[in-house]
Amino acid sequence: MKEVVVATTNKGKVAEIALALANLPVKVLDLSDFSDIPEAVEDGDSFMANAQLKAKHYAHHTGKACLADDSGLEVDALGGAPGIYSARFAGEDANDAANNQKLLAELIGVVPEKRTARFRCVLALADIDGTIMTADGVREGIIGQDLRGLGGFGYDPLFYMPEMEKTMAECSKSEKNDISHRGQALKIMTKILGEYLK
Ligand SMILES: O=P(O)(O)OP(=O)(O)OP(=O)(O)OC[C@H]1O[C@@H](n2cnc3c(O)ncnc32)[C@H](O)[C@@H]1O
Ligand SMILES: [Mg+2]
Repeated sequence: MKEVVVATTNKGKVAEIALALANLPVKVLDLSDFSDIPEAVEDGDSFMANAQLKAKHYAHHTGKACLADDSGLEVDALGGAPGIYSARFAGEDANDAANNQKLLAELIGVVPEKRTARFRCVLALADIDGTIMTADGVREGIIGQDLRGLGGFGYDPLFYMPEMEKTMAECSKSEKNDISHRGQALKIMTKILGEYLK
């Protein structure tokens, strides 16, 4: 059976991606199956550039086909920030809690109608022969006033979806995959992978 490495250091992403790939005839590995792999330097200027450079970096270091993800949150009231800097919004080694606190602090006094935002995700599949395939997705929402829900990761507890009357962190993993930016990109990528595996 062919193998593909889910090449991300983010355990939340690994879980969502592995769930979406579960029905494909492929052995799914992740970076915990390898040792001494240096972390990719994300110095691209777009989600697309970063996703591609991560996929190539990890394919080079694992010697296997790698699926990488670059994603983030764009908040309109902040001119699209944190965007590609979402992981380090509150500083170089920031964790999810610190990033969420920073986001709430930046939006103090901003009314709900002006708290519009979106998650973006670009997935890149790099084969060892240098071939790269990509897929993307976007999900609109509103930044809440407080944290709600325990599921997901990152900014999920602050990402409120009015038509669902809940935050992304109040969704189960499969529900999140049905409606999220990553889920959308994964629907396209599973088709691409299906072809690639033939
Ligand atoms: O680069 P890798 O190793 O994949 O892991 P990462 O966590 O550093 O991932 P990114 O560089 O793509 O940074 C994206 C950040 O955007 C946020 N993010 C991305 N997708 C998200 C989601 O589905 N829900 C909540 N926050 C998300 C979260 O804070 C991530 O750390
Ligand atoms: Mg990263």
